[in-house]
Amino acid sequence: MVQSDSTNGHSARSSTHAATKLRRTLTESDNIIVAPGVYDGFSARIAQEVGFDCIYMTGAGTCASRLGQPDLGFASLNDMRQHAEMIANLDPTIPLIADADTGYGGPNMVARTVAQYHRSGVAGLHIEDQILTKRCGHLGGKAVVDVETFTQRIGAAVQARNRLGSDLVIIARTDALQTHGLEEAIHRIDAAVAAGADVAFVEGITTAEEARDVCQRLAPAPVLVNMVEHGATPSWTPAEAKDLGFKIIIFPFASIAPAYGAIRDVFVRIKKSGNTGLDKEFTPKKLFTIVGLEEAIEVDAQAGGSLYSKV
Ligand SMILES: C[C@](O)(C(=O)O)[C@H](CC(=O)O)C(=O)O
Repeated sequence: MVQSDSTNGHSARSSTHAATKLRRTLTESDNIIVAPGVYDGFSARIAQEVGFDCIYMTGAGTCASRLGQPDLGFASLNDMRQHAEMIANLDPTIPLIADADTGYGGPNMVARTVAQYHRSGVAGLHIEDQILTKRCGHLGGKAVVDVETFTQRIGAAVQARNRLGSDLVIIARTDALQTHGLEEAIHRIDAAVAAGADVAFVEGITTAEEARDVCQRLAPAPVLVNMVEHGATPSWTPAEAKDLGFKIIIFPFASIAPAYGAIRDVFVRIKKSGNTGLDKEFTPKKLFTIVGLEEAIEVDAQAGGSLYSKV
């Protein structure tokens, strides 16, 4: 598989470490894992700059940024895998949890998805029980497959992971809370954990009581909470989420939502006044520094070059 240019040639070795690192943090640490959502290479670099230990590749943000489409199952395995590979390899030491939607088909396709995510350097992925024409978990009118089909998806994912000797963390997500209620959602996650899932993800939890109940009933399985602001779930900080019993918190819209506001403001300004009003400090060099200029200069210099001595 072709690796991203920005790996500098060390991705395959370090990506294995990222999955192992995520797995160890899950089992050996009391801390909650905080993963801001990134939707492209630039937002991923900013998460690295700020110093997160884990990042989350949002499928909704990938659909929006890569395809310009809503989160309705437009993204194929290839779209998602390529995007995940590029992000995971910007800094292969930082575990990337990536959305894998429904797994993109039956057991064989799920197994293929797992193998490709593993080879791409992804540390964890979530697979859900929505029908293939899925939608964002915080929209109304969702539909889910039956529990047997869901369990087969998770079983196929776990078996593929084991065949590869990979540490990839398999997160089982159910969207059944909205359509079938809490008991069915718990039943589905129990079945997924019995099939070997490492982490539980009940999408669209609506109250703190429900959250506590979910975490207690699914224990000892670690539970992920999806902190999509202004969706079905109330907003909790990582400390509050930890107190409710969660082990991983993702913030899928943490980069794409502010990007929208910031980009739109500047576009409107150009339309109205003819200038961008951009911050003077945001020079071309500043942009390239955010996305790895120093690293590129060093690689060239270490190889005996001086291509960038005057940048
Ligand atoms: C977590 C999620 O799968 C994502 O793609 O980031 C989405 C987020 C969203 O669209 O609100 C989901 O919750 O389905």
